[in-house]
Amino acid sequence: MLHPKSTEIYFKLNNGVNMPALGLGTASPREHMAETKQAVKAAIKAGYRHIDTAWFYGTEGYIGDALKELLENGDVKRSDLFITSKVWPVYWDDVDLSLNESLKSLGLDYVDLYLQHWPLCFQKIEDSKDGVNGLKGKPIDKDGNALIVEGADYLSTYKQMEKIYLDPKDNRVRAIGVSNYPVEYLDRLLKVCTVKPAVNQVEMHPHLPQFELREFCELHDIKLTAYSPLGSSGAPLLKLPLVKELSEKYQVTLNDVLISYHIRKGSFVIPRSLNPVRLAGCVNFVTLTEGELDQLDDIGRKDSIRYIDGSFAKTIPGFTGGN
Ligand SMILES: NC(=O)C1=CN([C@@H]2O[C@H](COP(=O)(O)OP(=O)(O)OC[C@H]3O[C@@H](n4cnc5c(N)ncnc54)[C@H](OP(=O)(O)O)[C@@H]3O)[C@@H](O)[C@H]2O)C=CC1
Ligand SMILES: O=C1O[C@H](CO)[C@@H](O)[C@@H]1O
Repeated sequence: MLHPKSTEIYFKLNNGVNMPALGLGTASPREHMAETKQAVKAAIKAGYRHIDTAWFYGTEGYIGDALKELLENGDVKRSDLFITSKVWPVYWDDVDLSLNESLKSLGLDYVDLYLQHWPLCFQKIEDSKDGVNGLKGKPIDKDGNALIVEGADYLSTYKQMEKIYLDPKDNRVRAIGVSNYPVEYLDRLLKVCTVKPAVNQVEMHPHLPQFELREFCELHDIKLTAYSPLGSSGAPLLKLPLVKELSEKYQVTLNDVLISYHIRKGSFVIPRSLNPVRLAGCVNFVTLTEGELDQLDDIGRKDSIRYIDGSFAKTIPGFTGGN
């Protein structure tokens, strides 16, 4: 069966920038971070043009190494690539510094999309052993509660991003957005922002279809990007019987079904894999029917599961578990 390529589908952001629907996730496990370089090269070879990363992942240097080789060899042009990075909550008050660190590691002079990673303001706790650039990435107390800076406002991070985006002399970001913003937080942001976020990157998959957030974002012309589309490490969602049934019907991989589910709904999707065979095996797009999308959504209607960070993010409404 011949299928269109997911790698060739683009959606336009609310500022007119075109963004590839399928991107490579790069939150690689610490012990495998160095493999991110070959994964990026394999992904580009397989047709991907969009790479999702973040200061927090510690993989920007490896991505930078891969991009350097690809660009120098003429395998791809910078203008054909779409690179997303994010500012982590320990740098809630210094977006400029975080962005510069990311650009330096990536070896780039701009990113295509820059996101506020979480609407949180973390305390800066030194951790030279396990930290990211010497800072504890997820500062929590003994009960697992995030160590938040008293009185700090997560909107101040977005305001710094706006300033960078709006400065005509500053070309470091082509679009800005947010991540892990529930409806209440977006609503608050929209009341005060000058630049509407182009994207909200959130966990989304058949066990977490994000109905309310999708409706709100569609209404306000904010695109959703689905993270952890396979259910994160171990890829548990590949075991869903309906996903198997659809992969057999359309003669595509299980990954293709879970990826097409988002693209078919008009969302970006950023699955991760360090395996070149798997990377090449998830670029076929299938036009799932409305009925099939609804059946997949039904999984989350009946049994809502959140795989990522419910614990440290429990101060944010909607992050207390699967909903
Ligand atoms: N904004 C945010 O707060 C967040 C953003 N993200 C972004 O989203 C990306 C994707 O989410 P992530 O949580 O990483 O996980 P995914 O849901 O993409 O799942 C990744 C896991 O699936 C495995 N996998 C892929 N294909 C198969 C297969 N066919 N069979 C078996 N295992 C498979 C991969 O292993 P292998 O490498 O061996 O193929 C990897 O362990 C991240 O990498 C990051 O870029 C993620 C979390 C939070
Ligand atoms: O983006 C992210 O990736 C990590 C690990 O999945 C998560 O904590 C963070 O939000």
